[in-house]
Amino acid sequence: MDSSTQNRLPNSHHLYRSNSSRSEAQLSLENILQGTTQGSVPAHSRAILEPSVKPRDAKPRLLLMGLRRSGKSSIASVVFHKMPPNETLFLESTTRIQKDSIHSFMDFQVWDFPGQLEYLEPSFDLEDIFGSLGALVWVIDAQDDYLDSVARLNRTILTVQQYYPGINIEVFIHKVDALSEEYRQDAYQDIVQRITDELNDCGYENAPVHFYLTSIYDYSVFEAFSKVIQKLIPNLSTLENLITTLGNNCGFEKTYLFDVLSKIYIASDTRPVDMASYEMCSDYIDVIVDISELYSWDHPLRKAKGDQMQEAESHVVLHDDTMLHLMEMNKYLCLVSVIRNPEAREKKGLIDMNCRTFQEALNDVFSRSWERAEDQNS
Ligand SMILES: Nc1nc2c(ncn2[C@@H]2O[C@H](COP(=O)(O)OP(=O)(O)OP(=O)(O)O)[C@@H](O)[C@H]2O)c(=O)[nH]1
Repeated sequence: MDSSTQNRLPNSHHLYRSNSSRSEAQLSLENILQGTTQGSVPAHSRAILEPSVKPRDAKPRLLLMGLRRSGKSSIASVVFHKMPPNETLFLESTTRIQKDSIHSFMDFQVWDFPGQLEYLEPSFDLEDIFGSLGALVWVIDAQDDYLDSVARLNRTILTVQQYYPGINIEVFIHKVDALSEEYRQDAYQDIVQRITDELNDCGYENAPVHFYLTSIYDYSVFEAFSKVIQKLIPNLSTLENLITTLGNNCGFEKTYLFDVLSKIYIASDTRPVDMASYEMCSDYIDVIVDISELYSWDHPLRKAKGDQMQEAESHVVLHDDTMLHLMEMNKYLCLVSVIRNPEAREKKGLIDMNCRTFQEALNDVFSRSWERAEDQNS
């Protein structure tokens, strides 16, 4: 494997931090344990809930729900806390709603619900739970008997959509690592069928429900979370168009814009995503993070938006002549591209120049949305 890392790499130190320094890291996670929210709105008044008036600083919220031991805390820990999958074996059952504030390229919250919580009981305030909802992620343990979970999900959707129509429901058919390919597909078809049939029967057609096969033991859960988060990004189509234009001009086969610490990709070009290229790019970030931590220096000028300091950049050519190219975009994001076209590989100057132009456009897009958010909050 021929590898070269350009001399600007040391600047990347801040971008690629270790878990141990994550307390002050870009993707700092405030792990706040809070009690369950109890009845500030009486049950009878729920029927006349005004359209959700969100507090100005409300951040989009991802709710992780499902039956006990379905794998909710494991997903949150692996994706947002870098916990090795094997260590989730020792996670204790969640007893109270666990709220994480994620500060990254955009701020959002992840709420991990205890499986046994009866949130549809009248004593719970639906507005408190579903009010500033970005997405409801429902986790089904595919290794277990899933009928109860499917029934409860249907009940939840039918209740919630009356007050919050159009809510995104993301169903993770989880723990599929131990299932044969055939069983996986059967379980998938069966679950999709049961949910859509039930919702259709109740008159809720074309419900915004999406299904993913996931496991914490491979990249599928990151891929699924990428899709979930992407729906919360207001400028997604602009980003996708910019990445597609960049890819066309540079001859990239596939390009991902990654959140460095979670390794969720927040946007990609419009060509189909293939897991192999996603895994390769994700692994390459790990390599650069490790090298940066070992040899780089603390750069005081790093920032989240606006004009950036000189970016970290690196490329590597693999045994099959595939080139991976990585460039730091800002404090939180980096762009990783797969290049297979031999002519495109030779044009490093063009790649650098176009990536830098993309970086400016990207930071412009993000600065504007941040400024808009700040204006709204002031
Ligand atoms: N094989 C496999 N096991 C998993 C996967 N995800 C989670 N688990 C295991 O499932 C068990 C339960 O996981 P938790 O994350 O604690 O489940 P939970 O839904 O948060 O449970 P409660 O807090 O009780 O609601 C743990 O032993 C995990 O290691 C997966 O993708 N594959």
